Amino acid sequence: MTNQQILMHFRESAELKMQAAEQLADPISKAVEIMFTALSNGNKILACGNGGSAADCQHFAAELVGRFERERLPLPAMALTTDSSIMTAVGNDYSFAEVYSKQVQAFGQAGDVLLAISTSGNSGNVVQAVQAALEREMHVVALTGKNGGVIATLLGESDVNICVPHERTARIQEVHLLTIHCICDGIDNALFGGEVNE
Ligand SMILES: O=C(CO)[C@@H](O)[C@H](O)[C@H](O)[C@H](O)COP(=O)(O)O
Ligand SMILES: [Zn+2]
Repeated sequence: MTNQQILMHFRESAELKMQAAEQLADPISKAVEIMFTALSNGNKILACGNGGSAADCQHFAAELVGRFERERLPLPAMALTTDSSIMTAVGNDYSFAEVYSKQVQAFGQAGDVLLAISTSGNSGNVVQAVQAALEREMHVVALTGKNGGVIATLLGESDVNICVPHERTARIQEVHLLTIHCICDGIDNALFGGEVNE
């Protein structure tokens, strides 16, 4: 690989981040508000996604249960991507499309939040998890890309779709991770008495 090609990746990623910032600021603030309200009410956050997005779910849960940048009490967030027995049992006995929705039905309660991550917005198991969450009167914070896919069509007023305006999965994922860090900082600001909409 040439330095030129590497430079192209860095430039495309940096340009997308700058371009997306204005478009995503409002939905990111809304996501912080939804999550902070849920946590303040004693509710929890469940997260699901595939591949790189599964890693993002775990990254997010680690920052809430452990910490982000400031010392604080552990916050209840759980990645639904990590229990290989549940994943293989549900995948084998039912279908891979149900590996997350079954867990949402098992753990989700009204007022909880589902963080649903899919760059296409079309992964069947994430779509079904969103449907299961909405049936349980949970809120959904979706991290998507492209045109938001099926997930974008399912959400209502009390949910939010943070849709990265790009077609390339890797680039969308890079903005998802930045968004996750913004959300963590927003939750910490709200906890430490700052404005949610600063
Ligand atoms: O990380 C990557 C590609 O950058 C892959 O692992 C990617 O996450 C997987 O192909 C996923 O299955 C894509 O699903 P989705 O984002 O469309 O829901
Ligand atoms: Zn990736």
